[in-house]
Amino acid sequence: MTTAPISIAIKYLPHGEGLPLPVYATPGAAGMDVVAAETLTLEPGKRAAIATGFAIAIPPGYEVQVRPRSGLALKHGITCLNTPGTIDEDYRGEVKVILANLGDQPFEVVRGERIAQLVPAPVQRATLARVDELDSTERGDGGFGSTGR
Ligand SMILES: O=c1ccn([C@H]2C[C@H](O)[C@@H](COP(=O)(O)OP(=O)(O)OP(=O)(O)O)O2)c(=O)[nH]1
Ligand SMILES: [Mg+2]
Repeated sequence: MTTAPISIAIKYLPHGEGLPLPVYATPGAAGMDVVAAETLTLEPGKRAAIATGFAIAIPPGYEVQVRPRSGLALKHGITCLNTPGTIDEDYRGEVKVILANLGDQPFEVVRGERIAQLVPAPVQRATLARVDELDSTERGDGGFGSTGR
């Protein structure tokens, strides 16, 4: 069961004209697939900020996460380097997808092909309360595998 969708304004930039809107591939998809607005070759070990051709205005209290597509990751070693990418609600620039090629073959990014997915999410902000001592817990300062492999 999903909650009611929020409305995100989307504006296409001149180089994005003609591209399809990000779309949910199936009725139950969590992410809207977003396509590249440019064509380029990503060599192994390289990264690039790929144009999407649009900018968005997210309603207050939300962000949009930019996540990789598992098929590109598994078949080609292509991921979003900063996953999940964060689009702030006050950002009005072009949305870009920072792709990295962790595979061993050059990967051609093709205009119009799906490269990532967008997932809107509510933002929980916090205030920080500075203290001299934290409460004690069973875990304490154990981490990074302290409970076993
Ligand atoms: O995958 C991404 C990540 C970020 N952005 C844009 C929207 C976001 O609101 C802005 C800043 O992102 P972030 O806060 O992650 O980067 P930063 O390095 O902290 O930059 P800034 O100093 O501009 O906040 O860059 C994208 O287009 N794609
Ligand atoms: Mg930032």
